[in-house]
Amino acid sequence: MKIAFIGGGNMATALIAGMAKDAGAGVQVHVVDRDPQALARLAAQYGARTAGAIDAAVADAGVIVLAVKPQQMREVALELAPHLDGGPLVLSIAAGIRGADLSRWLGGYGAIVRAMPNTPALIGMGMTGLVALKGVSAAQRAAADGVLRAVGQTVWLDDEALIDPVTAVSGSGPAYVFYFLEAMQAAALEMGLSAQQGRELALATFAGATQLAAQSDEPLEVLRRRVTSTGGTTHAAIASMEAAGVKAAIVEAMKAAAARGRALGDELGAD
Ligand SMILES: NC(=O)C1=CN([C@@H]2O[C@H](COP(=O)(O)OP(=O)(O)OC[C@H]3O[C@@H](n4cnc5c(N)ncnc54)[C@H](OP(=O)(O)O)[C@@H]3O)[C@@H](O)[C@H]2O)C=CC1
Ligand SMILES: O=C(O)[C@@H]1CCC=N1
Repeated sequence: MKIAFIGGGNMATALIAGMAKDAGAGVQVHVVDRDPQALARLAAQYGARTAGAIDAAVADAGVIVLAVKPQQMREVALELAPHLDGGPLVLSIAAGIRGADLSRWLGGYGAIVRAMPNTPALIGMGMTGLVALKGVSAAQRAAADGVLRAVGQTVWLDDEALIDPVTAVSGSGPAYVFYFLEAMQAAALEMGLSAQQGRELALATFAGATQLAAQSDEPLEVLRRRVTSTGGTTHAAIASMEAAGVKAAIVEAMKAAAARGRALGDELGAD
């Protein structure tokens, strides 16, 4: 299968790298970007074919991944519209941009899947939420699933409105995890450990705790309480976080992410 990416930035690179690691995927990757250095990197590291503008190789692809910023999507879609005679699946990974607006910019094209991947795709541990528009065939749906499964797990949604919450949880989620790790490393440093020790301790703790949770059927709260001895150290930490409203702040932050996705759709879809 031939996949064309329009936009070869952070997320496209994570997907291309993840697919390159999956030898069974057997995909031929073509990337269009206006940055020659980004293209040279993708060609050298992953054997991608590259171009500076939408060309015949894009028109030839079975799947076209739109991986530019939401603010660049309308311009790219208008440019792509005359190249869809082959009936490819258009797979948009842009936050916020609604299927109906994309379809309109593509001249009424219907074979569109919206996907929200995340950067752990780079190491084959991505999580992607997907939703298909009505014009998508079963084979195209399977193709979209295959592309994203090559770099991790997939979850299909039957309501496009849920892609904004998915963006808030798993699309943006790696940044929250890095933020929490940064805080743990900073605390370790303040308490006398080295930056390297703080990083190792925090990373191993995250990996161990998430694997423990993934392999358990118990509620997360039960797992947390098992660490929290009465009158002990964890209790002191959790009480401090509760007093500071950390959990409520995280919930509000994630609602802000979903609201930003909806606002991007409103603002950018109006054209
Ligand atoms: N980063 C992430 O974790 C995730 C991102 N996404 C979505 O992925 C999309 C891309 O994000 P990200 O990779 O971070 O963004 P980047 O800015 O890293 O990548 C976009 C790339 O597309 C290029 N580009 C812009 N316009 C054109 C054009 N007309 N033709 C060809 N190339 C073009 C940009 O060039 P230039 O820099 O010159 O503008 C840039 O290199 C966004 O819509 C985002 O919502 C989804 C899930 C997670
Ligand atoms: O921050 C963003 O808008 C994109 C979408 C999800 C992750 N990065």
